[in-house]
Amino acid sequence: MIRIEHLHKKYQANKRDIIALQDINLDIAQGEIFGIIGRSGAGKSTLIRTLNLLERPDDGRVLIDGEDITALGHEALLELRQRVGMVFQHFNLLNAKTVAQNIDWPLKITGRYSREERAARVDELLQLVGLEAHRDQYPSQLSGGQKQRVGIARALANTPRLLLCDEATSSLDPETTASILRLLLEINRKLGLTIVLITHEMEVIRSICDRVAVLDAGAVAEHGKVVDIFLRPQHAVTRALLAESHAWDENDLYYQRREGGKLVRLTYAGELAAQPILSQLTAATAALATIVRGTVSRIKDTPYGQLLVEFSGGEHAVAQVLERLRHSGIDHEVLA
Ligand SMILES: Nc1ncnc2c1ncn2[C@@H]1O[C@H](COP(=O)(O)OP(=O)(O)OP(=O)(O)O)[C@@H](O)[C@H]1O
Repeated sequence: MIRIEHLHKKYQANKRDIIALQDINLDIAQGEIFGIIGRSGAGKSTLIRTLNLLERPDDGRVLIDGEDITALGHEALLELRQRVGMVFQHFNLLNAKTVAQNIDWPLKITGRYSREERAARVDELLQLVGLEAHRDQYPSQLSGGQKQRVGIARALANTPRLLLCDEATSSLDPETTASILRLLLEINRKLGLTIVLITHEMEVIRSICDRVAVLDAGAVAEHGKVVDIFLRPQHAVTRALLAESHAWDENDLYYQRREGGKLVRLTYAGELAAQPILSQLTAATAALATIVRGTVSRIKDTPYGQLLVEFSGGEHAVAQVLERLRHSGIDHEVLA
């Protein structure tokens, strides 16, 4: 649905060039939730803003449904912005207008619908985001999560095919973040809407994204399915972002190394996550398994586990376990 080809962008500040994007190439499929993550200054906002040309690239192309949006004229660009909804970190609501009027606004400015049609659409959207009871309130009377629900309803008003979320949950507490992420997932599934979001939180990527691109200094460090990037990160920036998300930090372990013990990281996903893996590995050997650290959770819909285990119990027993591991189909890495 979206093809990003050789995208470059630089800014000028104090007569110096700041490279914001360098040679970005990505494909985003219809109906997926695609996450873009990176540290502050990595180029996330610049990249997402090129997808509706709030930011114009210096070089390269952005194709949406095969159409090169970087070549669009003024009228066509306005029309594009109706097909591409956007949700902002700080909501950007009109404070002098009610919830219903905020949602109605993008419908009104198209001049395309009757008052009745607009009212019906606003009702539908209020219901979708669960704000029927707040329709006549003003933004100042709403919580952050409710404001963002208005922002989402407004972005969906003109039935876009693509929704861009610019740090949509970064101003919200964890519980509200979770409810907004659930809403985005529901919208994605119910309406088949493609969502591109930027975030600096791995947790956002883990809970709703299908694929992710990790940006570092304006370039794509790595990209792929979230399960693959989470369980087998290749780039130092990805590893650091994962460590900071407290999913697993291997530099901080509390355990007493046993004589001859081997510290092994086991990574498995899908059906294997429901298997008694450690019991199966140590059965019929004299090996002992000590869990040093572990996560058993879900990446979107895929269950996974990642365990740091020390196998001990003598050289022979440990060798036997490692041999079994090699034939098990479980990803593993002997760390020490
Ligand atoms: N209008 C601008 N003028 C000059 N430099 C800019 C401008 N906008 C962004 N930059 C610079 O471009 C680089 C990328 O910025 P961008 O905002 O895209 O990063 P980001 O990953 O979204 O960061 P953050 O998470 O802090 O928002 C940074 O070095 C930033 O300082």
